[in-house]
Amino acid sequence: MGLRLPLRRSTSFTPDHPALMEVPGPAALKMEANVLVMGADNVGKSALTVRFLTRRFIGEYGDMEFIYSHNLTVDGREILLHIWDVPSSQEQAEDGSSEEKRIQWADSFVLVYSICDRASFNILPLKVQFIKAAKEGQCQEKVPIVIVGNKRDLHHQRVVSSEEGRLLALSLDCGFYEVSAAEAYHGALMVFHGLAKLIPDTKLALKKGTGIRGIVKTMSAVFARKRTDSL
Ligand SMILES: Nc1nc2c(ncn2[C@@H]2O[C@H](COP(=O)(O)OP(=O)(O)OP(=O)(O)O)[C@@H](O)[C@H]2O)c(=O)[nH]1
Repeated sequence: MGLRLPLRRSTSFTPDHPALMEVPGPAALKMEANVLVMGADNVGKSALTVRFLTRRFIGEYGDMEFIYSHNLTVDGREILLHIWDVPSSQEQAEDGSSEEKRIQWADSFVLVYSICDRASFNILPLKVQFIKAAKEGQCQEKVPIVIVGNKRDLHHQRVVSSEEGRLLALSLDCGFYEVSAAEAYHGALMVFHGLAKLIPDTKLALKKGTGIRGIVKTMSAVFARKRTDSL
């Protein structure tokens, strides 16, 4: 079965946090990277993504699936991020092979859990293992992954401590952030900025020149290989 490519949206962006205001010099490199946002249902994957893209929290996000394209300047590198936010209803309706294909498409990963939902935290080690296994052999470099504990504003409902989150991320060799997509834009910005910093130049350079055509090409390659395998 094929993987449905979601709609695509572009956004423009100018960081306003002083630490993030970097003026790219004339030699700034223009690069691209694919980001997959993953996690259990209801943890705030869409809220975090939309907060980063639009600075807004709109409360309810429905089940629409998009790949958003968004420019970010990090360490003098201008990076066009293609961010794929997959609703959990979509994931549940698929077989595991679709998730694997999305992982192949992605260069970097945001794994979200809710600090109020222990089960959403407990699934993370397996997810990270699955990603690392799927990406192994493709490159020697470490896979860029950040773990994000969301809903930090809900103190009274907290069941996963900050320390547990930090320790898990450390043990899995991932970045770590605790944020509230509902309360602030800055946390969401730090998540995607931090992830972009983890993506090595070599990986970005390889993606140079890929946009929607590159995504379609990647998908076609995956499916062509699959069809050949099954002959
Ligand atoms: N209090 C609080 N609520 C949040 C936060 N982030 C998201 N929510 C709420 O949590 C619910 C789920 O948010 P979504 O962004 O749709 O979560 P999702 O992980 O994309 O959900 P799926 O569609 O199940 O994949 C919504 O009611 C949001 O308003 C947060 O930081 N704090």
